[in-house]
Amino acid sequence: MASNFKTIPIIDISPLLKKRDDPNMSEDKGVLEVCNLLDRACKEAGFFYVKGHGIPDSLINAVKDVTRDFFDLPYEEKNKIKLSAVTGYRGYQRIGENITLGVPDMHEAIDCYREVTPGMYGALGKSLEGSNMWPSNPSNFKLLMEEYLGLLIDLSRRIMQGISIALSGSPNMFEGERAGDPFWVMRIIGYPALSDSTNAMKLDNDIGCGAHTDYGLLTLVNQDDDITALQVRNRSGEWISAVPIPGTFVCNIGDMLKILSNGLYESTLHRVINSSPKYRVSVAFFLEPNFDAAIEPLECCVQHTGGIAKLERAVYGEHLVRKVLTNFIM
Ligand SMILES: N=C(N)NCCCC[C@H](N)C(=O)O
Ligand SMILES: O=C(O)CCC(=O)C(=O)O
Ligand SMILES: [Fe+2]
Repeated sequence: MASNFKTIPIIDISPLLKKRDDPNMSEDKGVLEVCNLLDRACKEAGFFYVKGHGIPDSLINAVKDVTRDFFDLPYEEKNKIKLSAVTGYRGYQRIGENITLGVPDMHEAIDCYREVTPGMYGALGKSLEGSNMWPSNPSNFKLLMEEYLGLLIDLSRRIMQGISIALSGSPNMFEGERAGDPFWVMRIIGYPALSDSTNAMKLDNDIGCGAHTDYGLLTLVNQDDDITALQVRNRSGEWISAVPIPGTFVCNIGDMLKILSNGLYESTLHRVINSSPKYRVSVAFFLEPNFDAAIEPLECCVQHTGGIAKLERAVYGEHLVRKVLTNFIM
């Protein structure tokens, strides 16, 4: 359960990455220090910043630049890759199309998912079958995003190794049938400035993305510098801002890791309000379990939390599909 945190910790994960391929990594002092910090952050806030992650600033910034360039295009151009049930819920959604708690979100986005081929997960994966829709403009968009995706899949799995050591002492808890062949999601998002409501594009409300938890294991958000908009809820209900720190990712725990940890780690509520006069972009990457994984509290976590499994088993793909189908009315 989240505490009354007032700030979100910053964790330098470079000691963890340095020992990435060392079979005895979980005995390394530097690694254990990082795991301790991860453990504390996951218990207290469910949110932390990572630095020392090895992803070049130039790539982090280029990803935001092409995102801004894409959302700057006319609506007709963006809508060439329109999201629908037929595209497996991949592609572009206009402002107000995504819904949180029944209220339209004041953001536009491109949603991407790991490819699901026909029949791959049977009935479970049917609604998400498809491959990603990339815009042809900006011309380097797809290449850049795919390079970025490859690096973030690897990075997020390394952070999960640290979390695995924190929970169980072994780096391999999320290998095999839990998350050895992980699903992933990426949302490329733009939040109009509040002042836009005086222009042609009248905003219905000021909530860029309503309060929600993320669905999977671990989220890594690459957010715009200079605009404070992401807010995280602490136990007493205060909204704590995740102020941008250039060169870092904002990381947070998803629903599946909450279950696996038997509630030791929280999938913390968060929301986005862009009250600045500038358009805000962010790119959120979500590492998820195997699509067909049945997720239940890990034995070691049950032991640490009084010996009783407090959270119910969930099939990850069912959880995701249920969410996606209620995020859009179509
Ligand atoms: N894949 C993830 N985590 N997407 C997060 C989007 C949150 C908003 C969504 N309308 C909702 O209500 O969940
Ligand atoms: O834009 C952000 O900073 C966060 C977005 C988010 O929470 C999400 O897409 O799940
Ligand atoms: Fe989120």
